[in-house]
Amino acid sequence: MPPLDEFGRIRFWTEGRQSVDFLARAGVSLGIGDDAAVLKDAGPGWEWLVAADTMVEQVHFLDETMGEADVGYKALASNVSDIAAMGGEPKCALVSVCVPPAWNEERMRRLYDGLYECAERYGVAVIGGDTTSAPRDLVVSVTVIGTAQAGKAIRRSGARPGQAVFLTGPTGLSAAGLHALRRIAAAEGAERDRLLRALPPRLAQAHRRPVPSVKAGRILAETGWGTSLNDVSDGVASEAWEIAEASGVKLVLKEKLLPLSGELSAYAGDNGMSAAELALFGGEDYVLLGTADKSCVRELRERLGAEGIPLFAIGEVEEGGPGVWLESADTGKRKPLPKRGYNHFREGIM
Ligand SMILES: Nc1ncnc2c1ncn2[C@@H]1O[C@H](COP(=O)(O)OP(=O)(O)O)[C@@H](O)[C@H]1O
Ligand SMILES: Cc1ncc(C[n+]2csc(CCOP(=O)(O)OP(=O)(O)O)c2C)c(N)n1
Ligand SMILES: [Mg+2]
Ligand SMILES: [Mg+2]
Ligand SMILES: [Mg+2]
Repeated sequence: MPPLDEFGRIRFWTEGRQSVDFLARAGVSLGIGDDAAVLKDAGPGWEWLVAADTMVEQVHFLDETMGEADVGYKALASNVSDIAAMGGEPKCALVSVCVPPAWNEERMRRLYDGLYECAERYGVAVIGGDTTSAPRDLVVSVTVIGTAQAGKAIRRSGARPGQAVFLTGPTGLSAAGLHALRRIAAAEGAERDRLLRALPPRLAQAHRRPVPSVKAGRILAETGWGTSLNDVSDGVASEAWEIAEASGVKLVLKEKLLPLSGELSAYAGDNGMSAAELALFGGEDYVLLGTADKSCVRELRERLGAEGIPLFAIGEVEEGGPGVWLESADTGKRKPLPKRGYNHFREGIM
């Protein structure tokens, strides 16, 4: 195949990937190919949700930790997750890429394979974006557009004293997966083969193919039971702090109630790490952290359970703060939970 120029590449990555019917169902009147996309009205009783998230090579992924398709999949999934965290339904996405020489059109095509796989899974129409060259590292930036029932989108600011704090899934798996993948990347020869064979598939999967919690978010919003909500991108502690500050309350989390998966505990144990630390500060889990009235928790657990989604009550909201406290599993004593987690302008994650 002769090398493609900018416009040839865009067509190669995107043309014919989504059917006319699919695009029409997602509310697209005009998609890729003009100066702007045209969207149909969201309809009376609906509001638009708009969010953007970016992935940068070296910061969010390395060649060694993620395949090309994984990068595309995760770039869209992390955006879908922000729509889920408002209780909405994702509809359309704009995808902008800054492409360095090492990412030729075939590698980028594989990135789009993953991106379209995620788009199909969550019913997202890809309606445009932007393409530039880049000197060294790949950047993928996605803007996602979704809808929510008018007045029902769940904000970070609705947590009230007396409510329960919950998680819709275990955390820490993605961080453990990243730890394992980085270690494999640094190893050589037989040691590398050994580490690869020992890699727990669920940890690598959690890191490479996160599952945004769209169904859980919609149930929380449509029932009105979710009073505040965040998706876990930077880590449970960091997201809990965001809710505490936006709501002007104190969140008290109980260490012994943290959902720790068997795979996480085993990996942490084998590698001299603390599973609870990974679960609290790890990040990129894309489960939902939120609050609900205690009187709704049982029914909420049943509604989510019917969809195969767990609900873990991990603490409660108290007056005061704003702040986040952790009740120790060993001593039962409370300590302030540091606002630690992933932060782009602070070194490292922990
Ligand atoms: N460069 C920017 N310009 C304007 N708004 C921004 C910028 N970066 C982030 N934001 C906004 O700041 C808020 C917090 O962003 P972020 O922490 O990335 O949210 P999330 O963790 O849910 O992706 C969001 O409302 C986001 O839209
Ligand atoms: C090579 C590599 N180093 C570190 C990480 C860990 N990491 C990078 S960004 C991030 C947090 C989430 O990304 P961010 O851009 O902050 O997303 P947002 O909070 O805006 O959704 C984490 C845990 C990683 N995924 N890959
Ligand atoms: Mg963001
Ligand atoms: Mg978010
Ligand atoms: Mg972040």
